Amino acid sequence: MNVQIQQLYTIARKTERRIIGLMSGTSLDGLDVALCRLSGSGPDTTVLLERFATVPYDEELKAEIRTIFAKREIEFEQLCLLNPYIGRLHGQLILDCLALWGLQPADIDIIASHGQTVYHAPKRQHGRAKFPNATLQIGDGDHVAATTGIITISDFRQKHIALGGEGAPLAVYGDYFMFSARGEHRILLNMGGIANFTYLPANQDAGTVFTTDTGPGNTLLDAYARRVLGKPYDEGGQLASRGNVNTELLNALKDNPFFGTSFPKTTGPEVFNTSYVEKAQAASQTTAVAPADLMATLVQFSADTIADAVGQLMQSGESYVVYLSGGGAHNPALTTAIQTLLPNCLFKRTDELGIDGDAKEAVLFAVLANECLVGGTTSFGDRQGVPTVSMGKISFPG
Ligand SMILES: Nc1ncnc2c1ncn2[C@@H]1O[C@H](COP(=O)(O)OP(=O)(O)OP(=O)(O)O)[C@@H](O)[C@H]1O
Ligand SMILES: CC(=O)N[C@H]1[C@@H]2OC[C@@H](O2)[C@@H](O)[C@@H]1O[C@H](C)C(=O)O
Repeated sequence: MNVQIQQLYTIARKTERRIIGLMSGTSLDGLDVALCRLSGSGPDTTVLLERFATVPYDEELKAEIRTIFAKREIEFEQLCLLNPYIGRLHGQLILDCLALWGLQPADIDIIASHGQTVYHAPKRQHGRAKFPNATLQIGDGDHVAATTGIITISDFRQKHIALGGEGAPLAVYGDYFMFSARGEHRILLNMGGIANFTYLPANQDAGTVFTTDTGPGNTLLDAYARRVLGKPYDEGGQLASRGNVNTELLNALKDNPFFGTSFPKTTGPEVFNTSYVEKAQAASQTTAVAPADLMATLVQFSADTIADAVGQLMQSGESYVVYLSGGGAHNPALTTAIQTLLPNCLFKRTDELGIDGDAKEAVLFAVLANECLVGGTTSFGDRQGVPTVSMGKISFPG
């Protein structure tokens, strides 16, 4: 037997595994590195988040990625070069984290690497009948494995698509395994560049667990923070809180078929970008709107579309607890607007469930890698968006 297969087999038979989950999301702020200790699988999974770091991307790297990010037309060579480059870079950033934490690569069983999404194209969005749902993450796992010497599981989204999903949101699996609780209807609301949520019913029925993207989270706020403030984001929602919502622009922003489409659905910065806002401004004759008012309106746009989506699943007479995660949870302008729109929900953070909200998506990939090794059997019923599936591709270091 190939010695690396033997090693994988040994890891799969352990009662507890140390897995590093990686996420680099649509905000391009950096690489989230979550060192987790996992045991069990499926609903019996237990996760201890041992260490967490966000390694910021420098401006040069962000600029390199932006040349191909969420664009219909790109320089193909740049895509080809960035694929191994990001894999090696992520590998090196893990080695840096391990050194900082006083650990060796040999202390880690598996790396779970999401990679960098560069394009997301669900069928509803690309509209080309003969083509399926599609998504592309780069930073190939072979390079992560070879750089670190650690077996790497990566490219989780393709199997989800192969079995009928849109390749996202995958959070539903981790949310159900880690956070489902009898007696409490839970909504796990993650606000990254794009916002999504998982609904976990109080009866813990996997067949009615529910997940969807809702539309923009921070992506438009960040785009205008860069443009207006020259900063990566509107710290603490300060600019937004000085402005007033422009109703004409808000209505124009909401005028998109995505919001009327039934759940589950996914989207990305391919749709929600500065030209989307500029078109809405032109349509509503609000091109002269002041920067603070524009920011306030974009916050309200995210909040309204998030609250509207969450509100659609809530049944009257039932109570729901919303657990916030992702960078948007640090923006009081956004969180206050959402809480105002959902007055009957109790709001908490996933930190209260033992997982740092900034680490949650990276932890998710550690959970998915664990499922790839020892789980993959939990049935979520025969439903769109949550196939029963074991995801990820295995890369050996040598
Ligand atoms: N203090 C803060 N004030 C305002 N916004 C903040 C703050 N901290 C983080 N953010 C927002 O959170 C963003 C990063 O969020 P996160 O890392 O969850 O996104 P992501 O994982 O890249 O996105 P996605 O989940 O869509 O892939 C920042 O770009 C910024 O918009
Ligand atoms: C294609 C892609 O990378 N989608 C991301 C993105 O960021 C948030 C939202 O859009 C979500 O659907 C997804 O990531 C999380 C981790 C998910 O799959 O649950």
